[in-house]
Amino acid sequence: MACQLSVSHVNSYSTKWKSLSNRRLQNWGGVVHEKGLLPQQLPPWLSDLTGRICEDVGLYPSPINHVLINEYHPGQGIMPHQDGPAYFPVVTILSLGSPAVMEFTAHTKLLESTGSTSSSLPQKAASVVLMPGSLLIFKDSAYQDYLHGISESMEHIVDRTVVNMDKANLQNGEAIGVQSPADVQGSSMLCDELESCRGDAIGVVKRTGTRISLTCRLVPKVRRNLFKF
Ligand SMILES: O=C(O)CCC(=O)C(=O)O
Ligand SMILES: [Fe+2]
Repeated sequence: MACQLSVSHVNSYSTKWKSLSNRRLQNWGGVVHEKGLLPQQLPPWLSDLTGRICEDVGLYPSPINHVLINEYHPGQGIMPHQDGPAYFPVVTILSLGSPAVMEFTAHTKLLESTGSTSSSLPQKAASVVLMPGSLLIFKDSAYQDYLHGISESMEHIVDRTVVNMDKANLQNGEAIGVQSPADVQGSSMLCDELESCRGDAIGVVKRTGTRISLTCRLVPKVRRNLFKF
């Protein structure tokens, strides 16, 4: 899916940014309560995008009605968390700007139900390199049984848990932002070489620039009136 949306376009809505301690965010689509959404129409530049995502992904029963835009400077992240019960359990995340790694870790309720301890089930079950222009989709068990987060560090390790190594575009063990098929092909050889000398780390994502992500979700229950919750 070709994406025309740019970091500078997102930044032009400067009054929408809310600063948190470890990132900034813009909330579009309305206020999410535990019992539903108090809706606000998405602007056309977002609804055009979410409409295309809905169509291409084919997993949402009705149009995406909520978008969170997160901005991370180098060293910033988002702690491991689960998205709330108000959302339909499919998340699509469009990444722009600098790459980063998202880590999925088993939720304690999964560890308990399988009788696993943290030593028998690896803490980090999977990770995904989030390249600019990529769309990450996760759902069902990945949504319900795992936490997702982005570590607050200046370098993100690329190791065997990365599920999209072919997209990481490693060069000299470093993920770089612009992908070309030739680079990706060359990088897999490099991964093998580096692996033997660096233990678990196959490569690294050096966080040199700002990353912006658009988390697109559906809140199935929409409330027109706060008092009817
Ligand atoms: O920035 C990201 O890729 C993740 C954002 C996220 O997990 C969220 O907004 O719930
Ligand atoms: Fe999340």
